[in-house]
Amino acid sequence: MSLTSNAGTLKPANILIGVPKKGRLNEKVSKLLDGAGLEYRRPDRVDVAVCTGLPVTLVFLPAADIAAYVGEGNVDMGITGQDILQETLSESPDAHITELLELGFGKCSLSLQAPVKDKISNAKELSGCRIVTSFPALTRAFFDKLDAETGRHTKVRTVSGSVEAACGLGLADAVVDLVETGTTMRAAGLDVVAEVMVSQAVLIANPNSSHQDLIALILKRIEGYITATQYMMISYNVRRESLGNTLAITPGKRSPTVSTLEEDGWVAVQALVRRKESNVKMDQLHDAGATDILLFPISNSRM
Ligand SMILES: Nc1ncnc2c1ncn2[C@@H]1O[C@H](COP(=O)(O)OP(=O)(O)OP(=O)(O)O)[C@@H](O)[C@H]1O
Ligand SMILES: O=P(O)(O)OC[C@H]1O[C@H](OP(=O)(O)OP(=O)(O)O)[C@H](O)[C@@H]1O
Repeated sequence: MSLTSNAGTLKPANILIGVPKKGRLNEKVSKLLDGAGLEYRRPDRVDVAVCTGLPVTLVFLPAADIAAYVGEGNVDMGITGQDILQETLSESPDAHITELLELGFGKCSLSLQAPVKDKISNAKELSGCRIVTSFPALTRAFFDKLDAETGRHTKVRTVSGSVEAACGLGLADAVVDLVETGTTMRAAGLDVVAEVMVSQAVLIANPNSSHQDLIALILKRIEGYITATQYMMISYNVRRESLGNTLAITPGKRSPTVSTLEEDGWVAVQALVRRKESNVKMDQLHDAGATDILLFPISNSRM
């Protein structure tokens, strides 16, 4: 897809947002955009979609290219991995990219991995060896420090995929690749020697974009959606004498809402609780004397 050739079809007033066109982040990003109220229709194989209701055009790009597009101002905002952001900044330190928000998914770590059979326990042992990776700038920076100590020169070779196969094929002594569950790494007979960086998906923007108002609005909407997915609303009734105990369990995000019930001596409480803790909190509230305990999902929020 060429942005230039599509330029005539894009509304010039629209902000451009680069989103991963496939791969690990694609599905989660679609859900995020939906939750943030960015509605669009993307016909099959078309890489540009105009949103309804907001002057936003989504541009579907390879995740690995999005930070560079944002940095060069081809798109105003983007969603990609922190690993790709840091690789782009490592390659082009003057790129104009601001990390606006960690999105809480796409969590993985970029790790130095070597064959288990080689029993390498320290990254320094690999200084001067052959390393294959899709993150050459970060790998170079990682080995430059080690090479300065050892006086050797590590050879870094770039491949665009299936990095884990490089040792088995005899192309590399070790690789720098992403690990989440470790399944891919173990299947290739590799083990982690050192962590280069941890990563998750992030929202990024070009600080020189002419669409600062829309950037702020979209950031607020996405923040609202993320908060909504992390929290749930709990409500319950409790006798006033037990209120102190139950409020200690549900202090809320800022503070809980307490209202008086018609029935004498009883109050109703509403509070935000972390989704992950919600079931434990319900058990604790029940044990502390609360009744009619209800849990509600939140579809979006503005804090
Ligand atoms: N196993 C994983 N678990 C979690 N996040 C991951 C994982 N693999 C990749 N990511 C994150 O997703 C980003 C994009 O990776 P992905 O491999 O999906 O990209 P892609 O190269 O565009 O897709 P494809 O490999 O299908 O061409 C990575 O830079 C990383 O931040
Ligand atoms: O630790 P794991 O859970 O096994 O995940 C790690 C793998 O996931 C990614 O690849 P992906 O499967 O997205 O395909 P790719 O190799 O084509 O990028 C990454 O490049 C690793 O190979």
